[in-house]
Amino acid sequence: MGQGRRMKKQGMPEPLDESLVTRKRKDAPAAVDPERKKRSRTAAREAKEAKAKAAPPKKATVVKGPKVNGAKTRVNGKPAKKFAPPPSNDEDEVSDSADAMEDDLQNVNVTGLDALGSASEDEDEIDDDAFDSDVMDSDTDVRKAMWSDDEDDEDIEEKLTAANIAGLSRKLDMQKAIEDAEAQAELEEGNMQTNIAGERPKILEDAEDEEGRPITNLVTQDIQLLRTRLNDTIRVLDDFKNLAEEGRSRAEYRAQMLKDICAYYGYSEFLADKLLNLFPPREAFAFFEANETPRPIVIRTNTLRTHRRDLAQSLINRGVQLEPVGKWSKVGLQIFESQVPLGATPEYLAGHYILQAASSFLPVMALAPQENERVLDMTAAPGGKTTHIAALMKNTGCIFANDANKDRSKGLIGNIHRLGVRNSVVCNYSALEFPRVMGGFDRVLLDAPCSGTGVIAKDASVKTNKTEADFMKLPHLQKQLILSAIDSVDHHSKTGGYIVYSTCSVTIEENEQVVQYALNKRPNVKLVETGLTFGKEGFTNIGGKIFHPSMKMTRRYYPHTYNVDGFFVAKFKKIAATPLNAVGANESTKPKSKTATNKVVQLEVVDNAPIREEGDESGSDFGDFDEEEDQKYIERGQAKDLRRKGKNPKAAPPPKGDKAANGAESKKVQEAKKEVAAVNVEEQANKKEKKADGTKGAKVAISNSVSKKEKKAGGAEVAKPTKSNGVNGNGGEAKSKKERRKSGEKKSKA
Ligand SMILES: C[S@@+](CC[C@H](N)C(=O)[O-])C[C@H]1O[C@@H](n2cnc3c(N)ncnc32)[C@H](O)[C@@H]1O
Repeated sequence: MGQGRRMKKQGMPEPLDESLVTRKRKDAPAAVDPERKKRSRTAAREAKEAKAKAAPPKKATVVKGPKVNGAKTRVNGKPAKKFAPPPSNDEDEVSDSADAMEDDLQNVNVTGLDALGSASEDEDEIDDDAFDSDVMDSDTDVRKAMWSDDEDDEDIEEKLTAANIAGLSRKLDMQKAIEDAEAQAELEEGNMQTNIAGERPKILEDAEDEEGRPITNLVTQDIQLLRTRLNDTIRVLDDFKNLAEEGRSRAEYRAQMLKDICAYYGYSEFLADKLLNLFPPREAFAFFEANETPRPIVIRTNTLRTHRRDLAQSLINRGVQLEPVGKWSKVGLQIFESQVPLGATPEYLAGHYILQAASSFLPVMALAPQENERVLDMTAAPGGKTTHIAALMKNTGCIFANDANKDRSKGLIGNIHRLGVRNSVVCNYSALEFPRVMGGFDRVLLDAPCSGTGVIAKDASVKTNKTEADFMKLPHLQKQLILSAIDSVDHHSKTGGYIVYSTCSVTIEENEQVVQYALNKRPNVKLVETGLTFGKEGFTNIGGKIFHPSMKMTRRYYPHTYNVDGFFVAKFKKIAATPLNAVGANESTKPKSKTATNKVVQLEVVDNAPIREEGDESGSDFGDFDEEEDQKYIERGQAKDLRRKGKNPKAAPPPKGDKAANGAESKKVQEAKKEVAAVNVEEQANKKEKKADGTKGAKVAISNSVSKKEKKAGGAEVAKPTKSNGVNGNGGEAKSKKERRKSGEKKSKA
């Protein structure tokens, strides 16, 4: 099967196709034009007949050369070992007769196949690929490339049976013919109805339809006219200078387009406007159009239980037509047709695969969990990504699979068991409670709850049920969650220190804005490359909003560009501990009220530090005691104190770092001040003692007792207190706190 004959793959970029935007809306009753249908079918038949004439029938039946006729096939010079029984679509069935074709076409479920077809394929390509034996060889190469390097090419060649390939091929032929015919009919129709090319289309000004009704009041029954006007409006917006009516602004055309999109596709004006703003007009049209057709069915091979090639073979034997999802995934299989319910095959029940949208693979691929790591999946149910993570970790290390929804968590547990995941702990907290519940993870995945604007093809209710309030509440939650995710990661992790944020939404509010918020509130993280081989760059500048240039490293996925669900993926690297007083740091660690699971949050202090081996001195975000760092703060505090008291005006002022960092010090500085105060009290006491008994008091490291050398250096250096002076460098005490408190008391009494 040549490239040109292959159904539209998921993943890699393809150019925006005009026929995508001219394809008729399938479910609009008014759009069903019997005359057009007839034309389509005739055109399809003609196309097929022309193709049949162009190639000898015998060749056409040996569609797949090396891959079909197993007994005669040689793969890489070796005879093929094993093939499945020949398919039902034998020579007779792949008949070129026009009648048979017409029957086939009538039986084809256009809606189901729609998403699978590549509207960009052209007829020449089909002919060449299908009937030229040279191209068959190149096709073999293509196919080899499709099955990724984890698999033995020869085996794969053998295992891609005739049943699968011939069936696929026939389906693709029909689908292609239908689409071409539809596109042609659409074009003809458009030409008849639309203003003649080159003329300025009359869109905005009191236009009337044939019955004299003003076109601006078109209702859904006028679906064809709506579509025509949409096409015209886009044409004008594409070439405004030449096609716009005089005195009309772009805004007027855009407003008309918005109205028509709402009427044609059934969106609320609010959401249509939001989505329209994401793209240039023509691309927006393609996006709305792509939302009208389902994405291909995809399964993910569970590599904890099987290999993709073995799974493919088993399913092919059951009459499933499939193909690897694309070069970018080693585990995905795209299903074209199945004789059996995919959620009930023995392979499914044995946990050899999970039904999972292709774009859902992406966040986990970006997370790239390593063996033996500790990973947190903050919002895990129903577990598509958790089980993928487990497979990549080969069931080693530990995954904490959390979800706030108890019912959904049951599905998560079910999937974990079915897929044989043994390295996971399921928990049921609000993710906002992390890292209070637990922290110090090597990697955290936050596949955030979202509006679902990327999956409208799956859930059309999104078109109307999302309000302005949703686009305030959801981003607010997402922002809180992302801070929790960041704070739950151990920046000292030797293998990780990464956070992946993803949504199945395409709005700016839920994606770039959330990421920007995280960058603003957590200067201790930075965006890094996702490692994903395709995807559009995140926006750095859109609708007057400017984001950090590194936002380019985030990735956006759309149904109309990659034939996958709309998705967003961002990957962060945590480079330092979260400052203690950073926004949200306290909220995410402090209990607020009752948790989502109705557990009363306990108020005791929780040590979130990751469990460490003894002798492991590396710090954590959660209260590790860093002697060296603290000493600096103590010294700064002491110096400040001395200046304040006028004892040493030259004492070095504390450095002016960023606000957050200075804020972070404040607690420790306060402690340091207390220490200094205690030392001062002691000093007073010593002086008194000195006077009293005439003996030398202990040397206290304050300005009036520093050495000459220290004075020369500006007095900033404060000698490290020694045991002899009653204070050690760590804040540890030779003279006990109790004693100091006593002397403090003495002072206050005095
Ligand atoms: C997009 S879905 C996750 C899908 C999942 N990652 C997968 O691949 O199967 C979002 C999940 O977030 C959960 N959720 C919503 N709010 C939450 C919160 N505050 N804490 C934890 N989970 C939450 C929902 O119950 C839902 O299961």
